[in-house]
Amino acid sequence: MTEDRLKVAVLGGGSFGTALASIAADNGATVRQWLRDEALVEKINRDHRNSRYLPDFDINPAVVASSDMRSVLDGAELVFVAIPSKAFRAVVRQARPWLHQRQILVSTTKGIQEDGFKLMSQILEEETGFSHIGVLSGPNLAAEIAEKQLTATVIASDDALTRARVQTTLGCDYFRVYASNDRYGVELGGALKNIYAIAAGMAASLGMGENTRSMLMTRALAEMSRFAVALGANPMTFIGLAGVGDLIVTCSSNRSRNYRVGYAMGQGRTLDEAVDALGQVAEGVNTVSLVCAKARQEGIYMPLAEGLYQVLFNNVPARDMAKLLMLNEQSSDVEFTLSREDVKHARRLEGDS
Ligand SMILES: NC(=O)C1=CN([C@@H]2O[C@H](COP(=O)(O)OP(=O)(O)OC[C@H]3O[C@@H](n4cnc5c(N)ncnc54)[C@H](OP(=O)(O)O)[C@@H]3O)[C@@H](O)[C@H]2O)C=CC1
Ligand SMILES: O=C(CO)COP(=O)(O)O
Repeated sequence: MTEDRLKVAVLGGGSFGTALASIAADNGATVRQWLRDEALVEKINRDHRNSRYLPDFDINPAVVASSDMRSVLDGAELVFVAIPSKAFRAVVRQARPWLHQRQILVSTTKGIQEDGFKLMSQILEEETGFSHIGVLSGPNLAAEIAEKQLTATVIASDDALTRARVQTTLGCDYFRVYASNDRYGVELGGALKNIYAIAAGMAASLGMGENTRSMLMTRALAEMSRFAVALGANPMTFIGLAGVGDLIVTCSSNRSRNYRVGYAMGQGRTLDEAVDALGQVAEGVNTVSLVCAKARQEGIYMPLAEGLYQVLFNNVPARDMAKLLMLNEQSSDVEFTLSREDVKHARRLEGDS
């Protein structure tokens, strides 16, 4: 019986990796989880709890943790990589000797590598050359998944087998897996929304109201999709779970680590203090620098990201930056129906009349 079970490997012992490992085990897969922390490995295998990242959550006892990469990957047909972006490539390289091209490799990481502006699935592709590669992304706070709150996610891949296998492995009565073939757009959506979650946390702690939050999220969506489309993504992806869906949850919840960094800074903490107090990765801090640099290079208008960058790295007070943003030229609501150029042109005509 056990011989027929799908073998799943999860690389990473953080909150999301742990939640996914447990779902796959609930669905009957044989699941092994790799983490480097030996003490935590022992605790997971003994207590079926991840005391560091998800302390209140009972992990399915069938999940076996290990710090031995080889044994975790041995025979695995589906591999989820849930490692922060800064360490992602190094861990994939460590895994490479035990990966083979029939395997399905799926990134769950919402970040960007500085060198070459690479997304995580591009790193999977570069390091392995495999064809079954996908990205899992969506409004997926790990703590809520652990509580079995009704949740939906997206598996994005141009490979139909990857999409179908992930839907079967993770789909259950509280976790729905929708499919997309816009891997780049889905992955970019997950990385970009972290920027605006920091800004939303800041706005909340500065006492800004619901109108402000709504403006921030909607203009963030315009900015994210403008950036992604300029880089080749499909704009329609941003009306889906991995675009507006993830933006809503991460900009609304103090369970989001990015939101919490912004909230702490709005309360007067420095960036370093906010990140240290979090003790986990907030990918948006790194992403905002990379995205602003790329936007400047490509000539993409990103006032919110640029404003946040000034607050995080150039000591501009958040409240002053918000006021400055309100003084920007008023432009188009939905650029896919009325272009920014048309609005500018109309203003020139008005000036001439
Ligand atoms: N948490 C969430 O709600 C969600 C997270 N994600 C994304 O998934 C990714 C992973 O998330 P999550 O599980 O929450 O991450 P966590 O920050 O909770 O954990 C990261 C894991 O990666 C390990 N790790 C970090 N650096 C290294 C390294 N150099 N070598 C080996 N292992 C390393 C950590 O090990 P150690 O403890 O030893 O440092 C830990 O096991 C994130 O980048 C995030 O964007 C996506 C959806 C939801
Ligand atoms: O991506 C997430 C929810 O979808 C998690 O966000 P944080 O990394 O900000 O915790």
